[in-house]
Amino acid sequence: MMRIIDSRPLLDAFLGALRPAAGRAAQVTGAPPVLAIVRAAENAGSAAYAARIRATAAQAGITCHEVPLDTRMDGTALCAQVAAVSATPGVNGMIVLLPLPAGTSVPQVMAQMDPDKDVDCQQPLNLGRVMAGTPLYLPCTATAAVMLAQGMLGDLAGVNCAVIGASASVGRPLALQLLDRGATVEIVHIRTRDIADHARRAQVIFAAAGHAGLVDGAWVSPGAVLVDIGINADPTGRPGVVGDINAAAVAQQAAAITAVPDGVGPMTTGILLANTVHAASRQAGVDFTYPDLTTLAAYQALRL
Ligand SMILES: Nc1nc(=O)c2c([nH]1)NC[C@@H]1CN(c3ccc(C(=O)N[C@@H](CCC(=O)O)C(=O)O)cc3)C=[N+]21
Repeated sequence: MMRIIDSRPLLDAFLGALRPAAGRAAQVTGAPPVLAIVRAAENAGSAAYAARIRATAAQAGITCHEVPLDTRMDGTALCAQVAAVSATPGVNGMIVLLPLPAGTSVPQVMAQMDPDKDVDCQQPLNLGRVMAGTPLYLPCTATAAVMLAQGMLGDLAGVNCAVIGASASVGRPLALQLLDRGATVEIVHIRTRDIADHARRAQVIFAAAGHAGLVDGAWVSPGAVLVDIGINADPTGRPGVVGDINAAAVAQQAAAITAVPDGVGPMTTGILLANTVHAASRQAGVDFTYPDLTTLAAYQALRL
């Protein structure tokens, strides 16, 4: 029987462990940590994420400011907006949600952020720190995916992992985070010949292609662990989001799969909020360490 992993109990425990740290920063600055959200295009995934962040921030003792959505901005206007939000006193951390409007340069927009406020880890200096194996802020989605895989398997050293998707925001930082934990990583992508053949050789498949139901039964070997990172609009038009893995089609082979919703998504929000507390603490000169997952019962309960 394939186990379906629901991360919500882990998120609750994680935020509970984070809250005292948010309180310590607030004690020094006189206000809770502030996270600013910038969104410049309509998109199911980014709308879902903005809603999740808004709904979760208070639980961690964080104030959330959403910059009003303006879909008419060109690259120049968006760069100016991002720079202005970054320069706003009192904003400790910020996230610029993807996708950006067609024709705007993602690296150029992300470069407008002060690296100390880039809690989504997209600014070039922060991406470079991830590349070097010395991240300042944890790349949110990648770290969430690795945490769930590590919770299920314990240790990723020497484990064969396939990362499906090579984006700068997820696939690449994910591959590096896995490498840092000693995994053997293959990145497969839209130009890969016979993706199914590569995927079948993996003990853990991380699906981050942004394509609803892409991974089916023929891609999965018996006992494989599946981490579904996709957040897609339901192609049948039903409300809500669906992942990159066709869960019904893999149920006979896989040992476990992370749920969509309620899998990687909630923990992604948790890491973003933890990075925000980290940012506020740094800026206030207060010590900060990320909550230790291994002590949490909800983390231990993930183990297969
Ligand atoms: N700069 C940037 N960084 C991102 O990390 C980023 C982004 N842009 N653009 C959009 C995607 C998408 N994304 C989600 C994360 C969590 C949920 C989430 O928690 N979803 C709930 C369900 C929400 C619902 O059902 O509406 C869940 O999975 O349980 C959703 C979407 C982050 N993204």
